[in-house]
Amino acid sequence: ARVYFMQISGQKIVRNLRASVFSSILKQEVAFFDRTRTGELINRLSADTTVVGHSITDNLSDGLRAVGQAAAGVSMMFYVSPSLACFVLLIVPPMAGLAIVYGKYLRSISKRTQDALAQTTQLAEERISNMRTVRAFGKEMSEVNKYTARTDEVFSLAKKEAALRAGFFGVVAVMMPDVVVIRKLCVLVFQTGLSGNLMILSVLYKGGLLMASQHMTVGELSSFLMYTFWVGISIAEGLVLPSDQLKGQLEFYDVSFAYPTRKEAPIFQNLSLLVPAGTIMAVVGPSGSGKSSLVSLLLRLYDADTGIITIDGHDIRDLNPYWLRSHIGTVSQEPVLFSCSIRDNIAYGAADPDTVTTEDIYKAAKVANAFDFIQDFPSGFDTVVGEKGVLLSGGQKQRIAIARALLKNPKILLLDEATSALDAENESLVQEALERLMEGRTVMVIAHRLSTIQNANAVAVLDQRCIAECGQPAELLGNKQGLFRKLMEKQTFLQEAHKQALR
Ligand SMILES: Nc1ncnc2c1ncn2[C@@H]1O[C@H](COP(=O)(O)OP(=O)(O)OP(=O)(O)O)[C@@H](O)[C@H]1O
Repeated sequence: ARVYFMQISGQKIVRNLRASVFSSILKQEVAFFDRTRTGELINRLSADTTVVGHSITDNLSDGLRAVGQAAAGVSMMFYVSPSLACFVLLIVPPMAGLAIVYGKYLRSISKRTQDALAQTTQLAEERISNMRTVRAFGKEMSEVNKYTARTDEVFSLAKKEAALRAGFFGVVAVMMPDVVVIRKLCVLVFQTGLSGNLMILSVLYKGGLLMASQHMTVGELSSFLMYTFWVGISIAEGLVLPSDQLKGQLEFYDVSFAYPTRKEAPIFQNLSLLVPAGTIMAVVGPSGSGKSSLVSLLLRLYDADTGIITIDGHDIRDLNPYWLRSHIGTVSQEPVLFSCSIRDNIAYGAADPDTVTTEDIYKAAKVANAFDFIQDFPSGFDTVVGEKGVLLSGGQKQRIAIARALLKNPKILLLDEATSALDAENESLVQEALERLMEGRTVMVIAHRLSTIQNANAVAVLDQRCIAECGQPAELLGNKQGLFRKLMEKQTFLQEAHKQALR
């Protein structure tokens, strides 16, 4: 029963831990992903959680049994001969000292092993996802060698750990078999300590004590752990929720911002911009002027360093980020599709994809001018689009992304218009779908096409870290010395050149 219940509750904790680590990864700000590689995160999710799992199932279970055995044994010893018992127990302090030193070394080796493993996974992940490049350069053998070199590092650390464990257990076995209790608890504390989850660790520690003293059952401890997760999640989500009646007015007020990784190069300085509800604001500006960064700030992928950004007068930092993003739709230059069916990719836009009906999906696809080409595929809406949608053309991907945004039906829409030229037919289909998508919403569009700019209510020209010009398109075009006019002349010229090149 002990083995069974400890295994089950241990696995349950690991499952919850995995879900919690994954949800915490998904909650990180985007700068975190600029710094941390996918492979490392995957490793943290799979390998590190397994380490914690083993600690719980093996060490806690054995440790508790040992605590029970030792307690019973020590009582019996005192019952039989108190003085002899005291004498024998004199060995405990030096053994505990040894256990602490052992734990310290074990912790450092385990940490290095986890890091080396993370690097190994990272290398594999990166090469596998860029297989085309590896193959095109004929680098298979050298990649295998690199991978093997990393696994060798993991192996040599494992050898060190084996020697350390063998040495310690040898001493323990010779000195005092009952110190197994201390050993098991040390391993548990140091290994779970690796996960850095103090909350869980302290619950395990206290819960373990309560279980040992019969004040708590395994079931109670595991439910308690689950409640701990719940409390953590509710604290995180307990941010302000304004009324759902969003109008959609956007305002940037005196905003300054630099990316956390490049603090020395500010992107915006004292930038102010107002987008009234239900209007279309085209954002234009030279490459690198910060058009996409403006969108990232609105989505709270990053926070402004100073100044405020508001939606209907609410500072977006006071709003629940999930709520905020649930009211904002985005269609980017290179829409990202998942390697699942077209149906699932479109349904992804809905708040609850499981409740979306086929009619909803068809309707969105029709409005997005995507229905016909999807129906022409042999598997229709069940066609799997391949990793990142590689099996579709640029225009098709965009129309699916538009259908996805339509299903979300957001009040605010952030568009990043594609710069890459589509063929004439695709271009007009995408353009028409976008115009339908924009109807009745507040839109901020990073505009590259003249037609989009002309249809906008206002144009904001980004330059030199702030809004250099803002006004109606015709009005700005009239100013011969203006930046907008110059940009447009250049852009029209570039578009002409591109068309000629295509011809
Ligand atoms: N994640 C990031 N970390 C650090 N710097 C970044 C990051 N993303 C963008 N930048 C920098 O911020 C500046 C503005 O970039 P942004 O992508 O917002 O410009 P843009 O006007 O949208 O450019 P484009 O028209 O070429 O797409 C650039 O100098 C860019 O190098």
